[in-house]
Amino acid sequence: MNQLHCQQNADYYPAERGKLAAPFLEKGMIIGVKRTFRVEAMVGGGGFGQIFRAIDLESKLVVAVKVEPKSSESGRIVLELNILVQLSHSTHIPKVYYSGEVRTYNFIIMQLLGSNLADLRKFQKSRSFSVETTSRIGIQCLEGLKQIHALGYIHRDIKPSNICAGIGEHRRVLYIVDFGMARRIVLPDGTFRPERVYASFRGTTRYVSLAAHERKEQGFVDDIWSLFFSLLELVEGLPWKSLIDQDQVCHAKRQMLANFQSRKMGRNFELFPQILENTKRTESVDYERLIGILKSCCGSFNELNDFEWDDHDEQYR
Ligand SMILES: Nc1ncnc2c1ncn2[C@@H]1O[C@H](COP(=O)(O)OP(=O)(O)OP(=O)(O)O)[C@@H](O)[C@H]1O
Repeated sequence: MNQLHCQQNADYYPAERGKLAAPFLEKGMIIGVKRTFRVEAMVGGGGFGQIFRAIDLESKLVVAVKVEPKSSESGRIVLELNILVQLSHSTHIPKVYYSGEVRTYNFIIMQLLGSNLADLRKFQKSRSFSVETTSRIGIQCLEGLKQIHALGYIHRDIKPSNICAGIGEHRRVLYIVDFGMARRIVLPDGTFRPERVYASFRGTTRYVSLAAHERKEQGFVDDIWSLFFSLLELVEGLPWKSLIDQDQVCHAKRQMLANFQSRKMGRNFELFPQILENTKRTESVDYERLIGILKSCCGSFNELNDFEWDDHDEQYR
């Protein structure tokens, strides 16, 4: 795989970044050296990068291209590539096929996925998912996070827009994307990185843990807190959805957790945050117990059933 290039030059910043910037690649453009890909259309974008659909000219495989400008922030995509390669065995992480650079951009070629859960939720008539769907999402994300954590990394930006549905034969599989904010917290010798007295804010206000609000060092459990708030949003909405101010959001989270009850998920789901509250930063999370709780929220379900959005997915691209 080619090495991505890290350029320390602010001149490469476009006026707008990520999905707000003009497209980084044009339709029909050929990228790659040892393997070549033809760019088709933009299918997504975030705060920094843009995602295009492309075709592998030799195998005809349809792939995704994540592109970011070579800028002082390009460490993000280099880190992301590194983590994706290490997680190439994981069911819930997109596969990487190639990486390289074109003009003033770095790119990663990876498995093409479907829509993210934030978009899929908005296309539901009720703007929410059923208890069964939400439980299945939670279980798959816990399995994915367990594999990320086993490598010593935390994601630090788990949220519905960073969870994508698979397509085709993978349509019943969910994938965790965007490792641009990930951090290695366990060193190769198995020890934890020393705790910082003050850790800068990392994550998305709506979904971060209370520890992140308090600028504390994050651990494995903080990813699971973000998953918890994401699941709650997907199934019944969040009380702080229209708040922007970080302190107000933090206050609303505290208030909700002081007497947590879920309208749709039932009594057993109340145990979920209790377990997280009792898990310390350097402790490993009891993934199996949390999976058991989610299973108990929805009775029996068939993992072979299509998700409730399956019929509509293509029209969102
Ligand atoms: N492999 C993929 N296939 C299809 N769509 C994808 C893929 N990866 C990401 N996307 C879509 O693109 C969106 C943005 O991706 P991603 O979060 O990786 O970009 P980003 O620029 O790093 O975001 P941010 O800067 O906000 O962290 C995702 O929400 C998802 O909808």
